[in-house]
Amino acid sequence: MSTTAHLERAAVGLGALTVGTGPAVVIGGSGADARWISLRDRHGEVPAAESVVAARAEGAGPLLVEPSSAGDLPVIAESADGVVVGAAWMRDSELVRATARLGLPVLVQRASSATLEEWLAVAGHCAAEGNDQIMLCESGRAHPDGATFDLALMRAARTRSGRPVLADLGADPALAAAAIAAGADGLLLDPGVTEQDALAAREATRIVGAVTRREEPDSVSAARDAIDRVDAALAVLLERRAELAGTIQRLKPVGGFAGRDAVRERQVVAEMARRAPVLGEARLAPIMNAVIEAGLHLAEERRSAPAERD
Ligand SMILES: C=C(O[C@@H]1C=C(C(=O)O)C=C[C@H]1O)C(=O)O
Repeated sequence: MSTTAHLERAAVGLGALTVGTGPAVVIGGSGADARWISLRDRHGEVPAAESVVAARAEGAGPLLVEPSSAGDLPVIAESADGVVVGAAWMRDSELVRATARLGLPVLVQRASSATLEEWLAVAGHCAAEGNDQIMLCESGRAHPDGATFDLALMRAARTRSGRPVLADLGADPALAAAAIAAGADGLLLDPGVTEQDALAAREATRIVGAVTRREEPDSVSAARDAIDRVDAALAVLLERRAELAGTIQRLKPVGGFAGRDAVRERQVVAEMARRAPVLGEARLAPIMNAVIEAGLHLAEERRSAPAERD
């Protein structure tokens, strides 16, 4: 993606959360960056105000609400941070327009039969009501084994509209990494997803997003948060690298420090410098030396105390 495209991307503010620029977000149940509920699930059996108050009490952070009818809109306007246009009624243009007029950020889910044009037209209806805080959510179709969503369509929506896009994973975090790698600015999970699954989606989002999303933080705390995400990815890779280096120590005729191979180590640094040209070989060499030595120490410790291995 060019820098210009990045800067021109529309971001949507959801309470204190920004969707579209910066880190990818997870909207789901507890453990997510934001939560949502659908008043349709309760079919008017529970008054809208009661449902929203209960959802608020269940956790902090931004809350999005899907109305079950126009009658729910005043309560949503009063107490939600955003509103969901559900896949089941994205073609109800009267309700879509009334929803947009609340002035809250709108998340537009794609009905599984809707084309890209129809989907973008719904965003257009919202914009026509003066609401430009629109996110597009690729929902695909739920089936017993998970969700089928169209990542190519999601990408096209992002490119064509310049708006943030989300992928609806349903209750299964398994495709979180794939969706983020495909360019999703966030993930939607079912409101009732377990905290463990929400955290798994969030972790995948952080790790993959650290590699695929360019961030331009403008404060110390935002930059530290971004560094934390990069370090999360580094930690996973360092651990994996140490395991592989340990395997090699066991396979080589002479392992550990005694079997150190300076030629191979220089190749490792040179290859890394191709991908990290700003750091370059001179700065990478001491970093990799420390990494390699940590791996060798670990391998030697494990060799002398194999019982401690897990
Ligand atoms: C893993 C090996 O053993 C040592 C550790 C290395 C590493 O961590 O990359 C590289 C060369 C060796 O000094 C190897 O020989 O490949």
